[in-house]
Amino acid sequence: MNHLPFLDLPAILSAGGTVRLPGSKSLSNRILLLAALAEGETEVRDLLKSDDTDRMLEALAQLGIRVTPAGEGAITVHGCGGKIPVKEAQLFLGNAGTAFRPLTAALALAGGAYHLSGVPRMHERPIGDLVDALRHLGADIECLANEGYPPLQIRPAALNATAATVPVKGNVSSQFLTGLLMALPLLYRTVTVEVVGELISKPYIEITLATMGRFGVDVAREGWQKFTVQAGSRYKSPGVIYVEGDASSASYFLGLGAIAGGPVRVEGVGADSVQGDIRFADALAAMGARITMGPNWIEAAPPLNGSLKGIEQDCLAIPDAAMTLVPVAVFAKGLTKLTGIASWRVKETDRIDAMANELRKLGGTVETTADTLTVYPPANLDELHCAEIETYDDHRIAMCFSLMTLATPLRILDPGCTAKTFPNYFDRFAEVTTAVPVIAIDGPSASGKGTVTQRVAEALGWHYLDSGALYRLTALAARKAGVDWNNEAAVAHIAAHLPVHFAGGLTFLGDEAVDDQMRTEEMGIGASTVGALPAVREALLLRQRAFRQAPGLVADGRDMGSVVFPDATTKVFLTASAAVRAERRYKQLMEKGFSAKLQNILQDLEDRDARDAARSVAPLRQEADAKLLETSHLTIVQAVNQVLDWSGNKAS
Ligand SMILES: Nc1ncnc2c1ncn2[C@@H]1O[C@H](COP(=O)(O)OP(=O)(O)OP(=O)(O)O)[C@@H](O)[C@H]1O
Ligand SMILES: Nc1ccn([C@H]2C[C@H](O)[C@@H](COP(=O)(O)O)O2)c(=O)n1
Repeated sequence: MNHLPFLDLPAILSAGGTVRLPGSKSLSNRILLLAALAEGETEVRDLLKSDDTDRMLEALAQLGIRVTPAGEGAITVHGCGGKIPVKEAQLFLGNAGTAFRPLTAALALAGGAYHLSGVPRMHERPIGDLVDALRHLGADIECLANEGYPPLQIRPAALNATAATVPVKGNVSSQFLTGLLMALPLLYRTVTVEVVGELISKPYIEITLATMGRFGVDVAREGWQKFTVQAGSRYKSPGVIYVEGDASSASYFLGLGAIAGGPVRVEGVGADSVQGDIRFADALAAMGARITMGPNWIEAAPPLNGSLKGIEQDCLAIPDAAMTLVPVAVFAKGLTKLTGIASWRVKETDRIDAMANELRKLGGTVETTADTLTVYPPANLDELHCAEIETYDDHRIAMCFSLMTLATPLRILDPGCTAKTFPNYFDRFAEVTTAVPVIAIDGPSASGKGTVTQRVAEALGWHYLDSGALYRLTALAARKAGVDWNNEAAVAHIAAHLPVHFAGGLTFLGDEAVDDQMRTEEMGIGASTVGALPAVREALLLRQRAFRQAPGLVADGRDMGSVVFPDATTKVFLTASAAVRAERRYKQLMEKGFSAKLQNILQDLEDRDARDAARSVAPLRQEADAKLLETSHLTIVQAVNQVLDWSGNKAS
């Protein structure tokens, strides 16, 4: 599992390949609960291993349900035949709605005393409609903090033996109806559930009915209004059951295939799927993507001619996968309006606000209402820029924003939140995407890095990063603010908020062009001093990575290949003898009209290199995977050609 505070994603050039999907969360937790309630042993194969399924498995273990390994990652659930063995338990269910809602219903009818709680966000997610329905059946449930919300205390109750019907509202979460239906066979009598008002997310009810059917309970239904569970319905193990791949998780890779060259194929769900979220593929097709499907796979590619087009999409049936339409819409022509998404506001976070806020951080234009979200794609993708993406402990926000790397590099905060449904998501993402290439050129002062880097970038038509300039600017800004170069916290704050921009070949700090001021030997020493402070390096990291834009980047510094771009496609350690470097710097200064003493220059650069090499973080050194380019006896052109040759790229 990924416990990093952040993950920096490089911009990508394209995507293509095949992804084997993890098991469906919705199916996994339904199957676990029904296998637990069933008579007999159920071998569950391809179960999703994630936070939400872990919460369900932990709860079942506490309730006395035995689960044993069955080889090759499968498990055997030893069903209790409807008689939950443990009659008193305190269950912590994290933020797993697919565990909390169905367990509430099953335990309310099980005749025990159970305390159910979750993370703070779970306690803000409504459950009142389900509690009301269960109380109608005679269940004793107390909402311990706020009426209608977890945490809950369930107590043994004399269940109402006469209630033949039970009303439940369906417009906030379909999980209330799911929970109720799955629990009803525990009553051993005929009960009809009547849905009050509109039922959202109907395809999830299809999953519930199909899964109950696999465990031997057929629900008679009249449209989407009435569902009857007959007396004598009992769950029986189907023996072995396979969990389909997760159709919501498929949406990220299908979206990627539609915007980034493709084709991208997902395996584990396909035309035969019981999951409604495969209808996300229809929305992509409506945008012009080329979608093909087999029984167990789906493939997406961009339109053959032209680009995707914006659509108006009712998302009531695909609430989770529909989030992926937000990043996809950024790459379409014309606006995309998503409707019927009020339920987003009561999910892991308020997903309407979260998606809008984070897209705006990247420079996107979004409008929202209580139940809609409209994306206005930029006229030019260059309008989008690198930013830190807040993920709100919501796996889907993290996964959705990975698609934005087709426009810009970005930082995902708390990337480990994908563990809720897709623990290795970012590894799979990296496997099917091609990151913008980087040539990293590191080396000591005055070795010629800047000159060579700039010329290689010009030859290839790639972007250029002079990372030393950012350290020099930090030292200069600190000096202007009267901050001591060794004051780590204050200098790091300055580095994090540098008002720098580059225009017309000049470097601006605020409104002032500062090229001459920052290129002095004094600012070289200042840069080397502030560069030894870990917090300063941390503060400048994303700013440097933001330069990694299509079609490629050539970056010079001291730690380009080791820290900033460890996955650089070519790494060069460019150097020359100290005497040659001192002479080069001397000539450079003379040409600019500065006076200097060769001996002093030699001393300064030896001191600076020693400091850069001795520091504890990102020291100057040749990394094992970097090629050595000794330029003492090379011309600039020879050095440039050698780098181009090593990179395997031809000058454009
Ligand atoms: N192979 C070379 N032969 C001769 N002169 C060179 C060569 N490479 C660079 N130079 C010259 O050396 C001087 C210093 O080069 P440059 O400023 O690119 O070095 P640098 O490594 O980026 O320095 P710093 O780390 O201090 O920024 C420049 O005037 C450049 O033209
Ligand atoms: N990636 C980098 C780039 C620069 N620095 C520090 C150390 C250098 O002595 C100083 C100035 O760099 P220059 O402009 O001469 O390339 O900045 C660093 O620590 N890491």
